[in-house]
Amino acid sequence: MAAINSPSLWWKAFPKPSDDGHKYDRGHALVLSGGAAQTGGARLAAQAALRVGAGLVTVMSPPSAVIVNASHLTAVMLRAVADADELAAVMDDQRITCAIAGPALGFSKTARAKVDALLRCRQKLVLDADALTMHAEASDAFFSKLGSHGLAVLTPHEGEFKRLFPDLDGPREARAAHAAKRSGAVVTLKGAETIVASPKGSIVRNEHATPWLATAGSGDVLAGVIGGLMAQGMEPFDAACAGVWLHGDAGRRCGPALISEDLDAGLRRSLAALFETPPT
Ligand SMILES: NC(=O)C1=CN([C@@H]2O[C@H](COP(=O)(O)OP(=O)(O)OC[C@H]3O[C@@H](n4cnc5c(N)ncnc54)[C@H](OP(=O)(O)O)[C@@H]3O)[C@@H](O)[C@H]2O)[C@@H](O)CC1
Ligand SMILES: Nc1ncnc2c1ncn2[C@@H]1O[C@H](COP(=O)(O)OP(=O)(O)O)[C@@H](O)[C@H]1O
Repeated sequence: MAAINSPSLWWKAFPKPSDDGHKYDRGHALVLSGGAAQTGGARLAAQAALRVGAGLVTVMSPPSAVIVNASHLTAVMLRAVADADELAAVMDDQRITCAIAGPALGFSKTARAKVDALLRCRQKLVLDADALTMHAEASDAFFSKLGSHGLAVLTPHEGEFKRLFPDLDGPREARAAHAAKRSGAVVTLKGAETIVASPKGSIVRNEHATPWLATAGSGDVLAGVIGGLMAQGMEPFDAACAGVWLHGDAGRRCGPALISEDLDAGLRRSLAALFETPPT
């Protein structure tokens, strides 16, 4: 039986900046960018990770897309990374605490190799969108890597879920629970209601959202929120529950006609309200 998502479930574990802390104490999140014509999804995720409190966020861009990304980024940092070996070398820095891959990443050989390199690292991961779909043909090998990794959150919408778990049908809660057990990752099955399931059997249902969130890039923002929380030390299941609730709350605060860029201001208001009146 699923618990209903609310801040009382995860507030204790929610990252709070310490009085004498510095930015590296708040974690460093990386976000993989797609090619020059596919960069928006990564930037939406990166901005969300920074907004939710990660101390540093860097977009890892193919060299061909650096100029496009550079012309749109300010507080979020940017680094060119040509291939999986270069990415693995960056990930050797243990101050990097989370990586987010999938939003508008594409399916090139290099993009696939970069995701594979992330799966071999020890840092927490959020895998969304193309980083899920690219494993549809060889899902067992993917699940085996996820199981060994042990610190990943998957954020599929129904279409992506069906590609990875084509044999699972029935109620959404049961499907998400099965998928989490099979993959060894926390599964966040997105939709009007979002289900968060852990490999150990915890399950949370989120109703705190708005249909105005059904807009291009909104899921990319969610991936960034979850990754930004994990970058600050939150465990994958707590971060997924908190991220889904905050994303829904930000959407509600934006209200009618929201587009994904607006969620940044919505998240700021949601966080201000949470810190002003913390749940008891
Ligand atoms: N600004 C940017 O840079 C943005 C970049 N983006 C990037 O674009 C890439 C493609 O992502 P995508 O999700 O649009 O396409 P795709 O993977 O083909 O899946 C869509 C198909 O799945 C199905 N479907 C079933 N249920 C569904 C559901 N609940 N929600 C959604 N779909 C559902 C449905 O098929 P149908 O059921 O109609 O047959 C539908 O046709 C990806 O990299 C993403 O990050 C976007 O985030 C936008 C902003
Ligand atoms: N009808 C709805 N009511 C509430 N939330 C929704 C609704 N439709 C979609 N969402 C939320 O919006 C987000 C959409 O994510 P996704 O489908 O990945 O979009 P994109 O790929 O464009 O970023 C998810 O967090 C999902 O839960």
